[in-house]
Amino acid sequence: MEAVTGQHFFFHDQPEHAAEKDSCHFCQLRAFPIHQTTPVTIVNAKDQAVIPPNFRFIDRMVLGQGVEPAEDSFRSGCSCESDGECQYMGCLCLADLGEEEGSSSDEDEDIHANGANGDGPEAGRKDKVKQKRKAYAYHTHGAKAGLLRSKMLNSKEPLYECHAGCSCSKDCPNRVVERGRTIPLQIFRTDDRGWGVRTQVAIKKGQFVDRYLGEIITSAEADRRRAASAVSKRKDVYLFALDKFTHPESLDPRLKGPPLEVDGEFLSGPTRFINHSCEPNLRIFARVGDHADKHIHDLALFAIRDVARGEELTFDYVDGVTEDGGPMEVRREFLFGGISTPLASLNTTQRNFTSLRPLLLASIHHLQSEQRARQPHILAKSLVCSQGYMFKASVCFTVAEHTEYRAYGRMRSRHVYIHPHVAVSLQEYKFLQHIGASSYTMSTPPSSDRISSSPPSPVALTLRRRERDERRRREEQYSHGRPLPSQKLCGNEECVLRCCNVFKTSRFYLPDYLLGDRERSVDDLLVKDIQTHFAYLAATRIWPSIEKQSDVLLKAQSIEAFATSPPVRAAYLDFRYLCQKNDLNYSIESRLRETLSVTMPRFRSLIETLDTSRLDGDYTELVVHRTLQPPHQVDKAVQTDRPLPWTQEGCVMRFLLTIELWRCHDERHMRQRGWAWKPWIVAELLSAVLLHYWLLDREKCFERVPCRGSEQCDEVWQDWLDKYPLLLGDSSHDDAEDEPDQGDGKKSPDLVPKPIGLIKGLDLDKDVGYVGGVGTAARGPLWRDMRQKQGDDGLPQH
Ligand SMILES: C[S@@+](CC[C@H](N)C(=O)[O-])C[C@H]1O[C@@H](n2cnc3c(N)ncnc32)[C@H](O)[C@@H]1O
Repeated sequence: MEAVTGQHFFFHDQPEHAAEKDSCHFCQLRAFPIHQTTPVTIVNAKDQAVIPPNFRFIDRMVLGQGVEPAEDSFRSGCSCESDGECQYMGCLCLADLGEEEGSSSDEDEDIHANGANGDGPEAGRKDKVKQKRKAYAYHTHGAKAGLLRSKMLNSKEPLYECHAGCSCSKDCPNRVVERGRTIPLQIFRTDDRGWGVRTQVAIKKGQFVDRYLGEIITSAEADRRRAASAVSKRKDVYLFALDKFTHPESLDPRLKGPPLEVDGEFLSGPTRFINHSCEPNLRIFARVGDHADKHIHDLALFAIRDVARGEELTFDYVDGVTEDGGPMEVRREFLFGGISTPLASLNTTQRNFTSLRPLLLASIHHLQSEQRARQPHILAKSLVCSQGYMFKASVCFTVAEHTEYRAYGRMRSRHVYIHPHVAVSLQEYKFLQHIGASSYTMSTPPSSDRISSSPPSPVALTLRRRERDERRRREEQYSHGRPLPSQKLCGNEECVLRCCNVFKTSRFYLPDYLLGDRERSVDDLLVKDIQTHFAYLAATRIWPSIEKQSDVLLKAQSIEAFATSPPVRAAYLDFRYLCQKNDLNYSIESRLRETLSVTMPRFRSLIETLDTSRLDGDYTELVVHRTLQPPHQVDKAVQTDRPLPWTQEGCVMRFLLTIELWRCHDERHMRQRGWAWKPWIVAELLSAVLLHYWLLDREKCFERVPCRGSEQCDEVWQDWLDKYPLLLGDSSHDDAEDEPDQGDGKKSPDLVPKPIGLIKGLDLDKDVGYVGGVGTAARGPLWRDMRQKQGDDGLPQH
């Protein structure tokens, strides 16, 4: 996540960041009233680029020096008696339409449906209306109501609309542009053209998208800016001349020319990021409200064909007009160097790849978001083998690095099927990166995976395989840091209290709901980036003395693994539920912070108590039970316990203790006592985790997924373990040359402690630890082997 985005997410609601908030693009967008219904979001999944800091979002035109709107005495509007009349010739706003433009065409037969058949004055008035010629630019009825008529889509005529000075209401059908954008947009980082804009919903042909906004400046000022701009050719693309009504012989001195220009480079709306295309889906129209303001007319973008959800929006910057009358193609080449490659010039593999990739992407997203049942899903209908025959075997995607990802699919007839579980557990990001890295080929899978020609019985085979897979997965999971089902938070293996069970499988304790991450927050920030950024912030703020970047990253990685682990998610879901059930208002951040500051000292002394009572299992159990169970009041008179409602402090305490017990789970077996962090560090980190979850929740980063069975529960664990697979190998250190070679040419795993001699200034053994149990099992043979190789005998006792 880029620094500015992280700042926005984590800090801009705090009063001390008000000045910074003002220049934050997310906050600027959020401040517009339209954002509630029709948001504009910004995403960058490509690189670290951010919207230029000297750019500011606006939601209306800004008039530059020397640019004046018309004086009130020149203003006028229509005086139509009803909104319906504003469609017809006779409405003052349409008075400037020529004969040709005003005429209705056969596509607009619907207009006469308005006519009345009855008697009386109303019918008479409607008859009068009926005789009028429909002139405005939009469809009136049915599914196309409000869309530009086809005739207009190809026309270069301006759009004349009613406005605030008219007697008609705000619902007048001829106020489409005035009513504003109705389409949520996303500004995104393209592969090769900087930022672009895509639509978040399908757009119909003729639908209004948005206005091009900016500073309206005089022509002299525009020339000055062009000259001042070091890259004046680029400057041109942000400047739009308002020349629709400019004419050297105009009686209006403001329209004689040269025209005013709109500069969208530094102040504008989302449309400023729309790229050029020679085959665009939008067109720009001049739109006039009050006729006295023709010199500062609007630039309104409309769809000229149906646009699918997620499609990039483009318009033709030159729109068929050349200044020098030269051929258009030449000019386009000159502007953009011919960016599109015709499909025909690709070879077959490339063509297949080109069509497969988006389908694959969409399919995996779909499977992940829907958590679909385990039936086969059609992955790509159009994947036809280029050699001309069908594969019966599994489909493999082979990428340049010779990494093979089996899609575990079957190709039947022309369909590739993919097993959703496997699709989900493939690390989508890496997968796509790899696929995107080069081409793919299809090949048969390794022979061991081929189905035997004479299996004993398909049912027996399936059952056996399932059992084997299940066993293998469990074993693997336990060995990678998932707790054993017999482990209870209170330490008593016999304990049956639900609250003492770490989030496990159906046999022991299964939560009704799981807390899943959505892909993106309300602002369209990637939730996985937010998680990573939080871990980095926690590492740098709680351990400011760590200097080496690789140590910070190591620390951040282990914090991220802990903070996103299933038990922490379960604990937060439980916290939320308890607060709601007890009518505790947890929606106010300051209230939560206050509660945390009251609870933290209590929590610290609780950890200290647990630490000293470590050898007294009964006492530990008592303390844990007292904190995790609902509060009670002992009524001595009748010798009973009366349940009390939870307090916010009680809920916070329960959350903190649950995740703390998980953080140091199995410590007795796996760690030395010296591994424990100081209580204040634990309290700081765990409180930060609670605030972090609260913020993610507020920003709609979570979804509550009903848990249908142990399989789903297992998948959640598996996903997490896949994501932090002992944190091996993936060396994100920037000083990788420090990594010791383990003899087999592999780099040392990240979370396996480094040989003491290599660690400068930070005792990773004691400090980083295996937060939340990640990789605890690796402290067995793997850890031991490595330390023994180094001749170090300071091993933790197992
Ligand atoms: C109005 S801006 C569009 C937003 C721009 N992509 C950005 O990142 O700010 C116009 C600039 O975008 C780039 N651009 C727009 N359309 C393009 C295209 N089809 N091919 C290459 N570059 C394009 C050019 O650099 C152009 O100067």
